[in-house]
Amino acid sequence: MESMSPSYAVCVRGASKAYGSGKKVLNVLERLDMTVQKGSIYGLLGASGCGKTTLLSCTVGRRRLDAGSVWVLGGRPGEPGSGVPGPRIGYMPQDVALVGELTVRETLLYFGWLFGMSDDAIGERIVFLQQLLDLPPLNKFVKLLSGGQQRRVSFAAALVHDPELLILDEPTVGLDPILRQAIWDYLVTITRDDHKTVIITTHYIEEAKQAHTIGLMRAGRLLAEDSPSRLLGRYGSETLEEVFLILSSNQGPVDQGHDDPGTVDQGSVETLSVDQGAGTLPLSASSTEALHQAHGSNGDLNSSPNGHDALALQKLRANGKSAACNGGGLGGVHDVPVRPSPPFSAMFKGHVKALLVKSFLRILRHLGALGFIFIFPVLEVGVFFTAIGGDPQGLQLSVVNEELYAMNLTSCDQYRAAFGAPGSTYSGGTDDDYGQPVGNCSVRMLSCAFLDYLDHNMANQVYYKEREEALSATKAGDSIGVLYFSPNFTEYLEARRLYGSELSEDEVEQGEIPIWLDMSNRQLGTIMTKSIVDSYHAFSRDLLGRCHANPKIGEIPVHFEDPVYGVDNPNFAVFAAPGIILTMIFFLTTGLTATVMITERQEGLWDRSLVAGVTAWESLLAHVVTQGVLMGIQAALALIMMFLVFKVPCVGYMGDVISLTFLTGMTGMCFGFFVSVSCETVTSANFMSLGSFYPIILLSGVIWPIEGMPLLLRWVALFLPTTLSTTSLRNIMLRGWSLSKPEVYVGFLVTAVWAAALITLCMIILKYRK
Ligand SMILES: Nc1ncnc2c1ncn2[C@@H]1O[C@H](COP(=O)(O)OP(=O)(O)OP(=O)(O)O)[C@@H](O)[C@H]1O
Repeated sequence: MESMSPSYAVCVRGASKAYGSGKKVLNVLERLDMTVQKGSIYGLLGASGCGKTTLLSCTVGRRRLDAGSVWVLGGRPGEPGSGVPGPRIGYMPQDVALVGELTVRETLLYFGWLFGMSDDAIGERIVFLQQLLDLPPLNKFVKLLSGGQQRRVSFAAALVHDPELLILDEPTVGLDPILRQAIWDYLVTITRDDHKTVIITTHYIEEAKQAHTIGLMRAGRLLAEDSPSRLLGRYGSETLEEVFLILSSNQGPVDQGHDDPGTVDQGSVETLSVDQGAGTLPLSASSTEALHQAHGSNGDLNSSPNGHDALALQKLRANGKSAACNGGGLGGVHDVPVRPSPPFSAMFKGHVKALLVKSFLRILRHLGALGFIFIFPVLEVGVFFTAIGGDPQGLQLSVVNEELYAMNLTSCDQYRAAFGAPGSTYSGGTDDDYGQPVGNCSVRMLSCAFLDYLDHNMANQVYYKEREEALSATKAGDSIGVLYFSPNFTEYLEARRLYGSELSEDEVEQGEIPIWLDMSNRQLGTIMTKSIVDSYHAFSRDLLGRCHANPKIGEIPVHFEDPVYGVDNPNFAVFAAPGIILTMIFFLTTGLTATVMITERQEGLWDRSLVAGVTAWESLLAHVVTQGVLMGIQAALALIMMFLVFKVPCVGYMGDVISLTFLTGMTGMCFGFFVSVSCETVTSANFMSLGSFYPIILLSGVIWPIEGMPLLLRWVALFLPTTLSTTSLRNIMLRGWSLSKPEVYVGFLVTAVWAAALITLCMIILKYRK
């Protein structure tokens, strides 16, 4: 089996990597070889965009090569037991990759815990790093630090566990020259005295003279890899910059046919490389001890002997084969004893502790997020139950009452003032032995009597002289409808009772109340219709009762007994409440989690934590716990509002209501995680979660029963995460059914299956996503 020479810290062979596909493919690394000796500083130099960061991220195991191989500290990154990712390496990415809401001390504790360190050990390192890097005050929040201060903290985070291999992507950017020199001095010291290895990229080419080896990179390849002194000597140059220019012109132009510098004209490439395969590797001859001797104990690389004779210049091998990583003849290698990693359980505890503390502090210190978490459920439930389900008020109903006009009156008030209360009066005796009335029943102005029964809060009655005029007001939107009474309304309504079938069509019609309603607003029109019909029944019952007649004869012969479940005249809000509470919790938690991982990825914290050895599982677990607690608070607030403040009725077991609500919240959270791991940007995550909002709401039976949907859509609706749970919750709340009924437990089951499926999908995506 292929292995790596123990004298190498990092060995890259034939590395190729491209981004994109088809015409937009971008070749960033092209059969690149790189060898980093243990106990040395390796300066990786190259123009912006030449692929340095890509190479480093493949080295730390965050990206996969398309071809070629990488060995790090004797193993392949990501392989079990390699320790990479993990505490053996310290990685400082190009971006600051810290949590703005943590203080400097908390940041270093976070990374220390990730590496399995004790609080005492971290404390000691903090004191040391404070002096080395002139860290800002430890209790200052990272987001309040300057760019340079943040970079120092980021650097300290990579150093906190004193790793064997440091991979630093432009650590000195934005730092003053004195601090830069202090950092380089420190790197020289740890490589010399502690036999640590450092790979560093920098844009300050000249500062890289202090490295033991320089890798000059261009267009995805290493143009040269040697000690700075030898490079300068060979090209008779004063500066590394000059060497780079000479090598670049030797390499030839970057292929202009490609839109980036990462692709080169293959025909003109000429690469300097170290012949490791033949065992004549000058770097191996200069084992790490020799390296340090050659550079002087003070790390001054310019004092090394000119060894350019030893360097093999060779054409890039036409067959593309690269030297092996186990290049022989490496006698005298000073190998560093590997510090044992803390046991798995300690690492796991450290990871979970760090991730949980970070996530909780982040949320607690984010006032906007806290407001979102605590105010929204209260606000949304409050708004829903206050706004929905109430009867409309303040409408206008047009009345054309010819009965009044025939008496030269313009309103019922005028009639009342002149003739007393309208309606019926019974006089002239008691009922006979069979219960039949024997007296007289006189009726007066029944139109006004009926109008009194209408809900005056719901609609103001406005009198119009002409029917056309009243209709115009309704057409103009000023009125919800028109009620018309004929001049002989009272007479013919009474005649209906007394003479029934003997009346002509015209006489029957004169005893009717024609109504023209504006049904453009379905809810208003329907509520008005029901209100008028209910008012008529009440009027008719009263009228007949007063006349000692059976009040039922005035009603249609269909009688609704007390409902089997629910109440007479149910409130829409009560019908919608189960669906509303579940979809609300579902989407509140989706919103809470949908961007959480994207933000971490964009900040670089995700990558950095994974390089520190955190697994995607651990990260997801910590998020599930943190977000789960928040979701719990949201669900509790929503339920308190619904049942204690708005007194929504629930005849079933409250424990089932609470568990189903929490389960739905968990599913919403899992959906949020799914969005978070499958979308690249916050914008696309927002589109995805908002885009799913309407289909789920519309099809879950909250607004319209699914029985009213086409069959195919009904099936789709049944598989959505909140449809069956809504039915289930309605069955618990309004029917009082328990979990033993399939109509209840299926809702729980489907919701749980959704949660499990979504979290599994997240794990699969996280496993394969690089
Ligand atoms: N995820 C990605 N998808 C597509 N292209 C990418 C991606 N990451 C990097 N690139 C492109 O790959 C090329 C190399 O990028 P890389 O970050 O490795 O360069 P670099 O040498 O580190 O640059 P700099 O010194 O400016 O940091 C650039 O053209 C960059 O735009």
